This record gives sequence, C-alpha cells and structure tokens, in this order.
Amino acid sequence: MSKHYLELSGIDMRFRTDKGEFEALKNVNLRLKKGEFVSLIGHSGCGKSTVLNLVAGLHEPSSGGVILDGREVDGPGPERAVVFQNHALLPWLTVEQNIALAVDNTFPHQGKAERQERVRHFLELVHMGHAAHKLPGEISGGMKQRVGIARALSVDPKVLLMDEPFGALDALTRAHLQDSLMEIQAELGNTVIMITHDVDEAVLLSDRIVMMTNGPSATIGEILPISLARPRNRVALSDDGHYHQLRRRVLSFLYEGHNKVSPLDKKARVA
Ligand SMILES: Nc1ncnc2c1ncn2[C@@H]1O[C@H](COP(=O)(O)OP(=O)(O)OP(=O)(O)O)[C@@H](O)[C@H]1O
Repeated sequence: MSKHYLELSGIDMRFRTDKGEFEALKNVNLRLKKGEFVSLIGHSGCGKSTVLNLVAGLHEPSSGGVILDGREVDGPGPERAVVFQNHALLPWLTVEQNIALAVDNTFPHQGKAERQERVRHFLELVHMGHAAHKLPGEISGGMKQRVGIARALSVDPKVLLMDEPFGALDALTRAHLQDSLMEIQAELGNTVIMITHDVDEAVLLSDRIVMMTNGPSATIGEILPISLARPRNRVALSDDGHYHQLRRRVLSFLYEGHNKVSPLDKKARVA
C-alpha cells in the first residue's frame, strides 16, 4: 500500500470534442499526506476543475489513476465530498434538513438521535446553529457557503474537495470564512484540495500550493511548500517578509515565463 494518503499518478485526461480529441491534462502526478491542505492555482482553463473532478470520481482518466487510502477511485463516493462555489443547497429544504439529507444517506444504520446530533454538531462548527430552520433563500451567500461546508464535512469525508469555495463572496465575508476554515482544519485535520484564483488565499490556507501550467496538455509546473507557522493570522502576515516572498513566487509563476497569459485573453482572471 502507498504511504501517501492520496495519490494521483501519471494522469492524462483527453476529452472528445466536435473537433477531435482535446488533451486537457498530461502526466499529472501529485501525492498528499493525510491532513494536508493543498491549493491548486493556475490560469483559467488550465485544468484545475478537471483534476478535482478526477479525484471526486466524476471523470475517469484517459491514463493513470487516483488512489485514496489504498483504494483506487472508480466513481463518486461520500469519502470524497465536494464544496462548489455556488453551494448547491436544495432550496426547498431548511439548512438543517440539507445537512440531514447527506447524513441520513451516508449513515443509514446509525440511530436517529445520533444522526441528529451529528447534524447539530456540524451546524455549530460553522456557527450556523442559529439558522437551522431557515431556508437557503433566507440566508446570505456567506452563510450558504458555511452550510455547504458543514454538509460536506458532516459525512466524515476522507478528502474535502473545494472548487473556488469563496469565489462568489465579498472580501470581508471571504476573510471570515477563510478564518473559519483554518479553525476547522486545525480541529478536524481534514485532507483538503482547494481550487482558488486568489494568491493570498492560497498562501494563507495551504501547506503546499500546486501551480499548474497553461493548457492544452497542462501539468503541474511547480509545487511550493508553505512553511508559515500555524495558527496563521492575516494581519500579522501582512508584515511578514516570508509571507511576501511566497506570494511573490506564486505571482511570478503565474505572470512570468511560459505561464504568462496575454492581457487580451479575457479568460485570464487570476487575482
Ligand atoms: N467535458 C469536457 N469536454 C471537453 N473539454 C473539456 C471538458 N471539460 C473541460 N474541458 C476543457 O479542459 C480544459 C480544462 O478545463 P477546466 O474546467 O478543468 O479548467 P479550470 O482550470 O478549472 O478553469 P477555470 O479556472 O476557468 O474554472 C479547458 O480547456 C476546458 O475547455
């Protein structure tokens, strides 16, 4: 068995299109330790969501494979929970019912009281206990995202996959959620892969930042370890020289050399 918790090996991903085959990814190799927080960053269209979808089991790679905790990923499953940018809550169910649906589906053999306790626990973890009986349409975008995170965590996933989870939020709400996520991560020790376009977010949250080259045939260009001590404080880091060096390294990867995207390319929207 691999000593790595999550392993992507030799992954190529080709899509069939009207114009023939399109090779989105070429030879992607990545290994995560249990409890590691890894961010994926790269220009729009380089293949970040494709990598996440492969780990989620939503795509099957053209070559190579994904192994999680010693088992090959061959389809979606509750041990790989996904948090999307647009939360994807069911609008006709309350906040509590949205989480209960996931819990009931994943733990059908647990008693009702135990399942209810689990739902409550994760609602409290994201500070949403007070809104348990509200509908998604009655809460803010940031609150919806908290519920989405609670729902994903409530099924005890082996890996949490986050696709730009805070991308649609205003800067202050985003900062609050990043802080909450760091607290939750410190408490639960989840293994996380997060896609982001935000360099500051990547440096603040990650143990490593995986920087992808531009497609087609995108691959991992560089992996940057983030050795900043935890817990991390955004205000203190704003005066930290090492933080700025790391930030600069990511910016230079994205905007210099072969990864540079023309300013005319409207798809380039890396912050
Ligand atoms: N089902 C598909 N069929 C054909 N091409 C696809 C499919 N899914 C993705 N692609 C292509 O693969 C490439 C990578 O797409 P992907 O969505 O993974 O990029 P991304 O880095 O997540 O982009 P963004 O940052 O804009 O969300 C793109 O060129 C995209 O058009």
